[in-house]
Amino acid sequence: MEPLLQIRDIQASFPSAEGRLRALNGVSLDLYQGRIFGLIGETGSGKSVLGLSIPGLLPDSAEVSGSIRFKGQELLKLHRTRLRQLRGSEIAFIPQNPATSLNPVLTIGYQLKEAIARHRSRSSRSGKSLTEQAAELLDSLHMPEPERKLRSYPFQLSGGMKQRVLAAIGMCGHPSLVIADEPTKGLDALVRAQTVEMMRSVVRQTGAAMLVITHDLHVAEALCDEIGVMYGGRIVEQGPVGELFRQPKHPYTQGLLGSMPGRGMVPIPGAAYNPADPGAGCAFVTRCRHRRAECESAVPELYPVTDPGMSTLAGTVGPASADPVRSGFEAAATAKVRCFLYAPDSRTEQDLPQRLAE
Ligand SMILES: Nc1ncnc2c1ncn2[C@@H]1O[C@H](COP(=O)(O)OP(=O)(O)OP(=O)(O)O)[C@@H](O)[C@H]1O
Ligand code: NI
Repeated sequence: MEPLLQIRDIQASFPSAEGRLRALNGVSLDLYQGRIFGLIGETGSGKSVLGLSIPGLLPDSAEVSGSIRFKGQELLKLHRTRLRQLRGSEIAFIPQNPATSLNPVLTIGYQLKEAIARHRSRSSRSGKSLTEQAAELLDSLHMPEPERKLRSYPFQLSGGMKQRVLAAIGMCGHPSLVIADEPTKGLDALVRAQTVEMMRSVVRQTGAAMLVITHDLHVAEALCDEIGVMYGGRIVEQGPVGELFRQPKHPYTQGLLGSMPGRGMVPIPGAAYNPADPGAGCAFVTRCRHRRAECESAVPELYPVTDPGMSTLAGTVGPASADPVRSGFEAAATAKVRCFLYAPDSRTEQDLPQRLAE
């Protein structure tokens, strides 16, 4: 399958009093239609900058290089006007804070109908009124009493409902790519679960590709097909969701998952990545228990982990995913890890599994 979006070696930096802040240090990523890709990682790892770079929403001060190809178009070279058109139609960006993204003085119905009207091809085809279409859209996102909600103002809606309104606005243009930054932030457990369900149904109904940025590892596990773990402006591990959560391979991923409630809640010791001083080697080197001399001076590649012996490292092995779509995808994708422990010449070392499980 051809990827819908191909990101290659994206670098992004910002000017600051301390010199350039290196937010992204070479990220490559493929997104496929009908698939949800999750980005996880500590604060400051570059998740939002990556998400914003795709629809061209980084501030002008940002210096961005690399390539972002969407349906054959190079987005980094696209004219502003064309990018804005794409954002309103084929690429939907659901921002971090739904509360501030809706206009407080306009009704939900007004804002949703305005979005539908902007995509006239849809309204002229169906012959339905804008109000009917708006209610249908909310209904398809499992919004209770959709007609009544159209007459409400944003403050009258819960966080989860506002999230659904924003998703509905984003879906008006029939996007083939949806980017959501922290879609469950500040939501209680029930609304969080509803949001996960809503987002999965958006992907099922539209066949869109989705990029989800989240701090909530449980949401990532429940929602995504594939996961990229970011640290220091790079993806340090990438793989099918089940495998990644069952058998985290990168020392950073193991630390990150170990900080989850239910998995020990042990924070990773040491200071997080400093974008003003990225260093010459692996960004995690100062915090890593497995560091070697070479980790200080060179950045490891993303090594595919294909040796079956390599997938029985630390972590308990659970049953394979019961979802046939997911397990099919898992079988197709391979985990990749940016760590010298996984370099081909390290794989011959007999003691590796033991060293990692220490
Ligand atoms: N507009 C900006 N100007 C200057 N620096 C920025 C800007 N946006 C992001 N950065 C810096 O880039 C780095 C990556 O930030 P980013 O917001 O992508 O992190 P994140 O992984 O999304 O973190 P969080 O989980 O807290 O949202 C940080 O060091 C941040 O301070
Ligand atoms: Ni962020």
